[in-house]
Amino acid sequence: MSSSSPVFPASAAEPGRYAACTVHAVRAYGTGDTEVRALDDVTVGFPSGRYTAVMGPSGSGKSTLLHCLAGLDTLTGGQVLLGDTDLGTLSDKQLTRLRRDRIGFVFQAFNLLPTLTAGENVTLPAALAGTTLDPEWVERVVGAVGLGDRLGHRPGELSGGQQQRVAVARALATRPELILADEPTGNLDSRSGAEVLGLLREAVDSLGQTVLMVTHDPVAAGYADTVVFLADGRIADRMESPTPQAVLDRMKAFDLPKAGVSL
Ligand SMILES: Nc1ncnc2c1ncn2[C@@H]1O[C@H](COP(=O)(O)OP(=O)(O)OP(=O)(O)O)[C@@H](O)[C@H]1O
Repeated sequence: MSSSSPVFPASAAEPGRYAACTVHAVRAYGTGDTEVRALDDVTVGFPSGRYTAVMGPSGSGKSTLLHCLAGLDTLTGGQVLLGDTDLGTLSDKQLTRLRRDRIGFVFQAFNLLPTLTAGENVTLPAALAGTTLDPEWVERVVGAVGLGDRLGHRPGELSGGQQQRVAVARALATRPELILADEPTGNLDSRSGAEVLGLLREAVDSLGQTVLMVTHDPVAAGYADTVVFLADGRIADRMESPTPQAVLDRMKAFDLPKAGVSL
């Protein structure tokens, strides 16, 4: 079911092998008795051109890991590398540029701009980066997430699920090398969710992009090449070629109510 080693052999000495990796990453919140180690010595690599799901009980550090990989949160110790770029060496301005040019985000808060239409929200990152979008790809992305007839609407005129689809289309439109997704199907019905997951799969298979997705859903994790399990801020396990049933069985070893898995 799972490999013998719970930790990837990630190392700063292996540039290029991983789209992103952490090396002995620690993220502590608070001090003294109230200190919480959201990440507690996490060394993990996310190979280029692969789809990895991150799972684990609530509070295990999944979102913190994603935020630190994106440079949206800062480590207390250790390193985060994107390709061979050590995020700890970058200025705020350089971090902003790296996020804009190399990462696509699909987070729970959709972060859409309310005054722009759905279509404008999708193309905004490219406009900001000064890059030209491939119209065929954008059309495919927009069609695949089922937004075709909603492009002229503003986010406030869209349902939560529709807003999430805009966020997914926005993340894919520029074909960034790394897509970070936090519960990308959380607000979608199962059919739309399957479309979004299939689209992320296609981004990996057809375009060689790297997807890293936090999810509580074993079915969603079944789309990934690898599942990494976090528990108490540490890498607890990993699984290659996951099936929803195998993932569910593994999750049963964790605290089910906290893991948000309903049986
Ligand atoms: N800004 C913060 N200040 C203090 N503690 C925090 C902060 N952010 C996260 N934590 C704590 O760090 C731990 C990990 O949180 P995190 O949100 O990464 O978990 P998660 O696995 O994503 O949880 P969930 O599945 O519920 O979203 C938790 O104990 C949380 O309370």
